[in-house]
Amino acid sequence: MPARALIFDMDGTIVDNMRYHEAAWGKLLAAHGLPFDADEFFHRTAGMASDEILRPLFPAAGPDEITRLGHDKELFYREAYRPHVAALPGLLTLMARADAAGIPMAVASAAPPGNIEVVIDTLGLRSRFATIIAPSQGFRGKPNPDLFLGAAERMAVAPEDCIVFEDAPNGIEAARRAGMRAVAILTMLGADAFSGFDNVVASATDFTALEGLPALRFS
Ligand SMILES: O=P(O)(O)OC[C@H]1O[C@@H](O)[C@H](O)[C@@H](O)[C@@H]1O
Repeated sequence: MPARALIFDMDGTIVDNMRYHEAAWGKLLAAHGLPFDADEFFHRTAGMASDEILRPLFPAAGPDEITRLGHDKELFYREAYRPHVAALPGLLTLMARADAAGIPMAVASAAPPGNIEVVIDTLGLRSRFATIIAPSQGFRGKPNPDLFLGAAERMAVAPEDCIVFEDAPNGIEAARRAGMRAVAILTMLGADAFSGFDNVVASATDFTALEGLPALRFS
């Protein structure tokens, strides 16, 4: 069944930037004398909001300290990634096809507003999305389904009519809990990392390989 709405994760999906996030997390944790295993960290935390990631790592920290630590990490990340922003191959072609067919599109990202600006505004894409939804608007991060359900509701499309594009297991799980089909974008992990999810309809390293996918044949 062709999708009636597209929901894009941002980090690792619209752009291939998760290595910059991992490096920033590594720098923050090293500065506080905490151990860091990049692969384990990505599997466990990618798609969660920064405060959700930080609270268990700094159990003695109060809310202000958690906010400050999050700011530090995002400053490291943005300084390193800003010169490299580039859309994943095939994204703009898929978005043009969706536009032509009247298919609404949303971004559902765990990122804070400053990070969304760096990616979405640098690419000039903000006006192309029906909505951009994030934890700063009061939603829980992934694997909770809140961001995806909120995006579908704002687009007035049923969850089963949405296709989610995601690079992280927590995001695919969030789509599953939302009752949505998902395409795994393999910027960080291989296809085998997503073999256990029954909502994954395809996987690809970028959007160019998804042209013939039945769910994306809009007309
Ligand atoms: O939901 P998205 O767009 O993939 O964003 C997830 C990322 O958002 C970032 O803000 C966090 O620091 C990352 O660790 C997290 O994985």
